[in-house]
Amino acid sequence: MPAALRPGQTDPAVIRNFCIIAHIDHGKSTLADRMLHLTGVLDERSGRAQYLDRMDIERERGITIKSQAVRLPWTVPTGNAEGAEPGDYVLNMIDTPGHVDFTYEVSRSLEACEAAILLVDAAQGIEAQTLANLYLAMGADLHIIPVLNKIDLPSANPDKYAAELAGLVGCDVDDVLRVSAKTGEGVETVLNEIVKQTPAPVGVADAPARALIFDSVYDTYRGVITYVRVIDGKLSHRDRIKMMSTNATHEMLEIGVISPEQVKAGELGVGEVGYLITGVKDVRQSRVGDTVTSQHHGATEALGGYKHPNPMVYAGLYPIDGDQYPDLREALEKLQLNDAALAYEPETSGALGFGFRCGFLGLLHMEITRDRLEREFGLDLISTAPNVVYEVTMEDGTHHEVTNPSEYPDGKVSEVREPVVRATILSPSDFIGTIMELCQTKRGTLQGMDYLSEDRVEMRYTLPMGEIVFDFFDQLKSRTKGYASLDYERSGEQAADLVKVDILLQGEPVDAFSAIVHRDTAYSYGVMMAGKLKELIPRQQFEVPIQAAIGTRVIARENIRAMRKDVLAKCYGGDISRKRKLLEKQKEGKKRMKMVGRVEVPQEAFVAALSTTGPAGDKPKK
Ligand SMILES: Nc1nc2c(ncn2[C@@H]2O[C@H](COP(=O)(O)OP(=O)(O)OP(=O)(O)O)[C@@H](O)[C@H]2O)c(=O)[nH]1
Repeated sequence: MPAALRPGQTDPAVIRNFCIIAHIDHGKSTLADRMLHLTGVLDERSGRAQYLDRMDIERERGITIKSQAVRLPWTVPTGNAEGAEPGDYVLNMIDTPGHVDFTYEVSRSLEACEAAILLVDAAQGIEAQTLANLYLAMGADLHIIPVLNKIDLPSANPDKYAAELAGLVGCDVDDVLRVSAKTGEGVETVLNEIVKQTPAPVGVADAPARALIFDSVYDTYRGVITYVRVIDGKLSHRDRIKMMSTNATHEMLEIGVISPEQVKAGELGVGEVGYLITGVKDVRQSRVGDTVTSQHHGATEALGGYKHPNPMVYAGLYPIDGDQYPDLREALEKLQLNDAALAYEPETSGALGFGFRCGFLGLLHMEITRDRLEREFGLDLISTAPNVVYEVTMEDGTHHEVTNPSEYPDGKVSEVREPVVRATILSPSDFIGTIMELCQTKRGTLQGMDYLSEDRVEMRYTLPMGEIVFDFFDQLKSRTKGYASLDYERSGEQAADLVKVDILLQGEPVDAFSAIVHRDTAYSYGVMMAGKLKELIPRQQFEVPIQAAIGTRVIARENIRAMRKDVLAKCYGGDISRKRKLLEKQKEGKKRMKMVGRVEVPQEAFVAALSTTGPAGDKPKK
């Protein structure tokens, strides 16, 4: 490697920092892989597919959760067709997550780059996250390089979508590059265009060091690995470093670049992208968005834009087998090492026993966390229906932040405020009517509508976030035969006529089923839950009323009629041992029953009722 390309000695003039942004499944990881091969960083034969998606769960779901950065040496040949300046370059490719829940991570990754490849599937065209990511990239002042992928597909329509993309980015149709990440066609051109179009990083080499943390992951063997982009000055392996949001200082154990494995270096200079291993114990001490400086002669002003990730969606997680509670706690502790956005605290439910109230960035984040708990830690979990955070003001002027419906304050409420999102829906125009109808039933307000081409439309809505966390996405997909895509971002709060609906068994509220819903849908929620529980709870020796109530007012009621379940009914004659066996078995079964007042409810009834209203019946799809 020429000395001028070594980490720490690289001239910023030959550095190009870029990322690839795309809607899910448009081929970002495949293109990244292809670039690793073309630049020789990864051997064609040794490379397993989707090298950058390291976690098993990412591989299985085929999605990228954590971003990674790879250093690619690239030589632009003389006389290249693209007209890029020939020579040796260092390209830093930063892979970003594509899903709405991880928008903050995407925006941090963007800050570390000067250009973004906007990748669009040539058979599908622009989707909601293409737009969302494009707007983020434009907000970060990045140069946009539009690229159509999958041109090898028979169903590809590159001419149509190139025009769409050019219209969106505001460039000439001929400037839209066309590639197949699968076959490799056109990818070399993209690399040369990156060199040609991306501005070289600018920074003050002799200023105190400032580096932006754009990712932070926990590695079982190496501890926390922090990914940074140096803005000014130099970070050296001899430095003690300081995190500027907390002023905490840490020892620097190692510094280096990823190409494609960790390669140690002495230093990282202006514009360079690499990793740090420090004395940090968990990722919460090394937060994405924070600024790293050196302890001595450190910078005094942090880079802007640091945001603390706040959970947006809460749900209770309970082990189905109560004995697994300590295991669940341990598992959550471990996950939090690698996930600064995951919040949890212990919670007890009369119906479900001991568990945790967990806070997530969104539904996908929740689903992934639950999946990992079950898969990596062998836990069987039940989760309560997800809910958002409500601000409740009482008539006596006190404020409550409600993250759990069962904590909804009693007494006279003067106002309830709920979080609102700005949603962008992209769809073929045939479905405008049905989408509007759906958004209306979810209390949405249309903010605007634009045609991207003759038959594709972008609709912008504000919607209460609480309505989105249930089954909105599923309904949108089914109403549009899977063609619509959705993206949303938090956009303040609004006052709303919300009430808490309790579900009571024989007059006893069952905490796990309490929900905060709009007054207009309270009745249907009550009827649905009462009906469902009637199906699920076995008859008892006495009549059991199931009621749904707002405060003391009952809005729906069902009855489970009395019946004694006589397990001996089929045992004629005097075989006492067989009778005993049956009675024993009944006792066993009763152990798994939960008592709600005098009513015995099998745990499975809770599980079944929650899994059809809650997250399990509402799996976020890609
Ligand atoms: N035919 C064809 N298929 C492709 C091409 N590029 C990617 N694919 C396929 O498209 C699917 C999605 O590709 P990924 O690279 O996983 O997409 P991604 O954008 O990284 O997805 P996320 O990580 O979920 O955001 C995979 O099945 C790829 O094999 C291409 O150029 N041609």
